[in-house]
Amino acid sequence: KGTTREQRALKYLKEHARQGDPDSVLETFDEFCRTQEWAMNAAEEKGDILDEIVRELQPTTCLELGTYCGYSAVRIARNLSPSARLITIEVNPDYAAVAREVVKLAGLQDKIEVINLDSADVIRELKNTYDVTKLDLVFLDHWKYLYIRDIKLIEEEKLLKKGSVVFADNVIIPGAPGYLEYIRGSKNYKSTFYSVHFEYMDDMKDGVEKSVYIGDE
Ligand SMILES: Nc1ncnc2c1ncn2CCCCCNC(=O)c1cc(-c2ccc(F)cc2)cc(O)c1O
Ligand SMILES: [Mg+2]
Repeated sequence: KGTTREQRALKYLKEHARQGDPDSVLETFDEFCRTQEWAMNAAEEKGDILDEIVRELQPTTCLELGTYCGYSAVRIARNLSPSARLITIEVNPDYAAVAREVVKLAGLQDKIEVINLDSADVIRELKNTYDVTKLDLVFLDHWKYLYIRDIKLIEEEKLLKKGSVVFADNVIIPGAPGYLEYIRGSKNYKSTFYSVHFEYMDDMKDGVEKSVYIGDE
C-alpha cells in the first residue's frame, strides 16, 4: 500500500472529522483505532485522567515528550486557557509530520508547537530558545527508557515549581525502566498510581503515574 498506519489514520481523520473541532478529531481517532487499526494514543481512561489534570491544574505552559500523531497534544490543548500553550517533542519525522496535520485539523496550531527533535536537546534549550520559565505540566509518553533521563534533565534545568505535575504513560506496559523507583523514591514528588486499561484493549491493564512536584523551586 505504500502508506504507513499513521498516514492512513490521518486520511481517515481528514475524511471523517469536523475541521476545527478538537472533540470530533479525538472521537474520530478513537473510532479509527477501534474499528480499523490500533494506534498508541493515550486514549479513553488515560485521556480522561489527563483531561481531569488539565482542568484542575489550568496549566499555562505544558511540555509533552513523544507526540506520535498528536492525539494527546489535542487532548491537552483543547482544555487550555486562551494564553496557555503546549510544546510537544517528537524525534520521528514521519510522526511529527502527521501530528502537525492533526493539530491543524483540530484548529489548535496557535496553542501547540510540534518540535521534530530529540527531547534532551529541546529540554536544554527551553529557557533560552523557547522562552519558557517554568513548566506547569509535563506529559511523558516517548521512548520508555528515556523517562528517567529526561525527568532528571528537567530537574537539572530547574523547570519545575511547587505544584507542577509530571504525568507518565505506560508505567506498566511497556514499563519505564527505573522511572517509578526514581519518582516514588524522591522527596520532591507526591506520586499517585492509576490502574487503567491499555489503549483500545479492554482485556489488558496498563498504569499511569501522576507526580506533583513539592520540591524546592
Ligand atoms: N528522545 C525522544 N524525543 C522525542 N520523541 C522520541 C524520542 N525517542 C523516541 N521518540 C518517539 C516516541 C516513540 C513512541 C513512544 N511510545 C511508545 O513506544 C508506546 C508504545 C506502546 C506499546 C506497548 C505495547 C505494544 F505491544 C506496542 C506498543 C504503547 C504506548 O502508549 C506508547 O506510548
Ligand atoms: Mg503511551
